[in-house]
Amino acid sequence: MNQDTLGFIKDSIKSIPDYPKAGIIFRDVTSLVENGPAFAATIDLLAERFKDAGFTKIAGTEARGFIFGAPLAKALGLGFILVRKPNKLPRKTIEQSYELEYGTDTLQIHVDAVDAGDKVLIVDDLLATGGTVAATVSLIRQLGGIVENAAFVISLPDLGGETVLNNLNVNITKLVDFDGE
Ligand SMILES: O=P(O)(O)OC[C@H]1O[C@H](OP(=O)(O)OP(=O)(O)O)[C@H](O)[C@@H]1O
Ligand SMILES: Nc1ncnc2[nH]cnc12
Repeated sequence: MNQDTLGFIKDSIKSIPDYPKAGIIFRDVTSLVENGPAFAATIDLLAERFKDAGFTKIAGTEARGFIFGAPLAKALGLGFILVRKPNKLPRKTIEQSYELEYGTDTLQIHVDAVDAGDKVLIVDDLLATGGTVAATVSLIRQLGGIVENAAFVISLPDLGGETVLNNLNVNITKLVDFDGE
């Protein structure tokens, strides 16, 4: 990937110390999305990376995964699966609870959103501990989907999520790293 473009994307992400709790540096993707050229470059890079990869669906996790997953699905001509926080999806769901950097939460998916054998790419804004994406992998696999890849705009490698995904046999695509900066 083009290093100038990746640097431009990284520079558009603001870092907020002690949010939402003391000791957390919040990597704020809203400043990237508010920057039109940076947002477009992000989606274009992901679309170029995955255009011939043979996925049948994209899945994104509420809320920030929707921001990147839905336009990527549109760019690739694929359907988009919404993995949501509890009590937001109207049809029959399954759910999975998980821990993240600053709390615990639960995710749900419609049981009919995945067809057996679907090759699903998971998209989220950021990989930290990996709890969110591990729950999403579990939900899709429980429904018979094949998950071998996940894509993130940001990774925080110090928090261990990359190891979690390696242990689940999921390949990682990431645009920007923040290592203890
Ligand atoms: O790798 P993890 O430790 O699981 O952390 C990463 C997740 O945390 C953030 O979502 P958050 O749960 O804050 O929800 P939001 O997207 O609704 O803001 C982020 O958008 C990822 O989904
Ligand atoms: N440090 C962080 N910045 C932004 N989003 C996050 N989600 C989990 N950890 C985060």
